[in-house]
Amino acid sequence: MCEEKHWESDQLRRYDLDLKQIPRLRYNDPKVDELIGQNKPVVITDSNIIKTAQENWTPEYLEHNLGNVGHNVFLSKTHKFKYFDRTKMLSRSNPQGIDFVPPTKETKLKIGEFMKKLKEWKPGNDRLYLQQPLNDTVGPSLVRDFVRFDWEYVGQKQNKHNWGPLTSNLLLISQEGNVTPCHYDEQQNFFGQVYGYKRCILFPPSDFECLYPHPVHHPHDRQSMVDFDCPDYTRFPKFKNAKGFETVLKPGDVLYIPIYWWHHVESLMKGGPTISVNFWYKGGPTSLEYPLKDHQKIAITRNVEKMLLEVLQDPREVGPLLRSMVMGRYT
Ligand SMILES: CC1(C)c2ccccc2-c2ccc(C[C@@H](CC(=O)O)C(=O)C(=O)O)cc21
Ligand SMILES: [Zn+2]
Repeated sequence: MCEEKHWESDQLRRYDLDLKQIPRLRYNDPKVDELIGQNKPVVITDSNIIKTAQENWTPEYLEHNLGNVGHNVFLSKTHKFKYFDRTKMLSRSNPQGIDFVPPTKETKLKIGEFMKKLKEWKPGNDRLYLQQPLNDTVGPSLVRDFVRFDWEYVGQKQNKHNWGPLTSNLLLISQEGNVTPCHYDEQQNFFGQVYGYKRCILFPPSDFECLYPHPVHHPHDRQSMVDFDCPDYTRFPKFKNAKGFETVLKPGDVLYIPIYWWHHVESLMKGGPTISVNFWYKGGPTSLEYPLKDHQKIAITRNVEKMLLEVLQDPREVGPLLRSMVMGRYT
């Protein structure tokens, strides 16, 4: 049946990318397991995974049930919320870390204050993004909804595909139009869309060469250096070869974001605040079977960069040594 659409294409930001659609499959379709088994993204529809949240969690409900403690709220001067690792800012052996200008600030706000700032927001104000691990600090009714997620379904997937343990569930409340720029995580992710609409653009780990991640020791480790709003094709010529996949998630959808897959996430413009909850799992044990999978090569390149920094100490020597190692010999 044709699903009624609650959004228009002018609510999506425009990028110079040709994108295919991520498949949308019903939760009980055997092809879901096929794709997860191949570490490929899939939107799982009509499941009960986050049903209790989808039924109850509106901004007003969260305002009354999130508890009265301060929550982590990120502030940005732009629509982008580029993650950075604070621990990589301080190390003296990291000059890039010392003159690094953090693109976002972090503060603590009570949910009421956060919602008030959202309502009163005007262009020129900082944008806001609330991110809160779901734990016992949230109110009892949220805990009740949370324990009623379909844990049997996600547990069955976790076991069948040999994922590691669940590490966290993040509750995310985003202002309309916010963007989490393209990055990868080293965890398997069931990304649940609870309220509002989110557009997700994903790229396979094999697009590593087209997305130019920051050096591993840089605070923006795991994030792409390419600014999707204004790509620098001189510095990043292969970006035009990136082969992405996209989907617009509606309430109740759960997107499987495979470990090491790049993802850019945006809350639709003029779509109001969005609420999501993710499930992060450690990757399973990966035996070195040949040919190596793409994500295993990424893990290996990360180890090489860490080892070289370890021995060279100064990150400015890592590039020149790698270049001298391969230029004219492996190129
Ligand atoms: C941008 C923000 C709030 C942030 C700031 C500072 C440190 C961490 C994070 C962080 C981590 C995860 C997300 C959720 C999601 C992206 C999205 O839904 O926007 C995503 O990438 C994932 O589920 O893997 C969002 C954030
Ligand atoms: Zn992520």
